[in-house]
Amino acid sequence: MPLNVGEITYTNILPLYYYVNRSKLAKNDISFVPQVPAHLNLAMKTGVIDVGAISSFAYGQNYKEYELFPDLSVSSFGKVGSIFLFSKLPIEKLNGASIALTSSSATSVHLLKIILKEFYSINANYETVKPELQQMLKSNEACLLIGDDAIEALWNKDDENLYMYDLGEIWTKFTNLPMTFAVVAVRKAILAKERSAVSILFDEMKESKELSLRNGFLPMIKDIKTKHRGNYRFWENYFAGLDYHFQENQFRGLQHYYELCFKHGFIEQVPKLSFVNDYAHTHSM
Ligand SMILES: C=C(O[C@@H]1C=C(C(=O)O)C=C[C@H]1O)C(=O)O
Repeated sequence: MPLNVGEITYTNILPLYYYVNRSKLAKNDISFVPQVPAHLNLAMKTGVIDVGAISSFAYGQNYKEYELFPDLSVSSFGKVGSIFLFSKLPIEKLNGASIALTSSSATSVHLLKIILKEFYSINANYETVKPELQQMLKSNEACLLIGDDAIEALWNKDDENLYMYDLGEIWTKFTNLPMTFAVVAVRKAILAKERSAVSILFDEMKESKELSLRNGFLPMIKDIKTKHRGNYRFWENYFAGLDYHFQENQFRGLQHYYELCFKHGFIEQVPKLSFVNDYAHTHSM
């Protein structure tokens, strides 16, 4: 049976995918589906994809159906560098304002709602739209962008008077915890049937992360620069602010996020983090 792997089309996830041996995986009938997180979250839920990086919020919604790959995530402690609220007003003044949310995200849109309500006691009106800064700000006081859309907006915004807030920075300021934006999950139903293919994929992703960290992301950045603006220093800085591990302190941050998602009615239960059997101990199946 083929194994369909979701691949988030943002630069932030690249270290987990950049070095996977795609021809080796193709021989094992493993193929990739590149898409934005919101699309992959849904594809995973409906079984169009079987495994891959998804929004950590989506794991919280469907955790009973999924298992996590250990020690892989997209997290940050403080600034994340690509999840921004762009606002015509200071954040404290957003009560009653209308805010446009990117249709590509799940974790960050709920994180924004939590930050505003829980930390600033702000009630706002939200609408979900395509991630285009100028368009979003036409009829809204503020907008949330993530991933490469947020980085592009950072470079292209012509309004110097916009306030900009990094959600990772605000989260850590108020909680002193890291935030985990993406996790790597597999559908339990496929795990039962495709254990060895899933295991091959996990080893490749783990290896990709380790190699990326070992070489300081440099060959990858050279490649990124052919597609995006930004000099070496910009991208080195960006990756230095991201954390690809998923360990005790990330668990605490994510657990707190889930508790607040539950408190605000975004999820029905506070999920347990459940890892693919044995991986956490042996890293093999
Ligand atoms: C760090 C980021 O994390 C992303 C944010 C996500 C979300 O908000 O649902 C999902 C996957 C992550 O890759 C980013 O997009 O900048």
